[in-house]
Amino acid sequence: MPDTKPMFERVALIGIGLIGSSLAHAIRRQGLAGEIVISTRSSETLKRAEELGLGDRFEPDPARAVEDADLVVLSIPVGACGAVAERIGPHLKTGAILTDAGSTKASVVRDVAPHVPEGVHFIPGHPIAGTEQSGPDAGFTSLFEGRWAILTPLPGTDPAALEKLTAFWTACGSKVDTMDPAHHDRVLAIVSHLPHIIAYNIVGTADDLETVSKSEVIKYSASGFRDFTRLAASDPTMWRDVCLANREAILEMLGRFSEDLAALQRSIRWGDGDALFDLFTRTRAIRRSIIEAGQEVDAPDFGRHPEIAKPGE
Ligand SMILES: NC(=O)c1ccc[n+]([C@@H]2O[C@H](COP(=O)([O-])OP(=O)(O)OC[C@H]3O[C@@H](n4cnc5c(N)ncnc54)[C@H](O)[C@@H]3O)[C@@H](O)[C@H]2O)c1
Ligand SMILES: O=C(O)C(=O)C[C@]1(C(=O)O)C=C[C@@H](O)C=C1
Repeated sequence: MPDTKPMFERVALIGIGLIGSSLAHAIRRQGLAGEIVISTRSSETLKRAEELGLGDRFEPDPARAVEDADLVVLSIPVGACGAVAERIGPHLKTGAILTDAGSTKASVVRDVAPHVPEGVHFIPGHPIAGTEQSGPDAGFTSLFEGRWAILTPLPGTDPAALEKLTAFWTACGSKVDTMDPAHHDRVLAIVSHLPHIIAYNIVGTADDLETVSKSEVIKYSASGFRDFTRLAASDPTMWRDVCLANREAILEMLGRFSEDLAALQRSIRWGDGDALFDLFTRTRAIRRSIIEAGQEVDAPDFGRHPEIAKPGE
């Protein structure tokens, strides 16, 4: 038993997929909770979470799970947040912090805020860390290490609650930034949502070709295409909800993307080597800047190498 008091007496994790289970591992390792209570929609997933020993208590009913919890984290598809908030709202303890891990923020604020009782600190959040895997077996302790967690506090947020949630993500290994929800959604539209949409599309296109067979696509897939297939293997429910929830920003970025793609297409058709070379030089510099900024650029191969899936365990 650690001799210091945990940061939270009771943490309720609602949703125990990749993000929820990674949080459970990180909370355990850092001793951040006296008790971890887990609730999720399907009884099979809840049973699996219990088998994996991810929590101390397992509650099919989210309303019971959040009772007396000091921190409640929703790690569920963004489209489900409103209904779950409605269910748990009346059972949240005064003074509790309610947060989430959703990939979009304006929709979560819109759907969750109306159900948050006075005296509960609702601070939306988003760890910019993940893989294409999902479910309770996919989580690992180091997922958040060295990665950004973005918090999007609402006007009037209690500074002490924000400080505590910041300390929580820091203890999980993250660097923390705060941002306005709408700005978060535009930034993530270009750095995360569009890359996934492009990946889904290119893999779908390859699958639809008449002149190249599916077996040739699989047999000769070079590493560039394989990188796209990793993203395109991400959870369909999660990404359906992201596309629906962040429609405006995604359509704005897709519009820009399509214009730029048309210009690139024209350069290729007209044999404009200088234009191609200039663009490719500019984009190469972006990757170099990411590396210089100390951001991890290559996704670890966790899914295919389970032996490195749970580092430090
Ligand atoms: N996967 C990533 O790379 C990643 C990264 C950062 C944030 N996120 C966000 O975190 C959240 C969780 O993503 P994940 O990757 O852990 O997903 P996941 O599919 O691995 O897990 C989702 C969990 O939510 C539960 N769930 C689904 N619908 C529910 C409902 N209606 N009510 C209650 N529980 C429900 C499932 O049973 C499961 O336990 C999503 O909002 C996602 O946008 C994902
Ligand atoms: O690396 C991946 O596989 C991810 O999809 C992680 C990723 C991302 O786009 O970077 C996906 C969605 C998130 O909300 C945050 C992180």
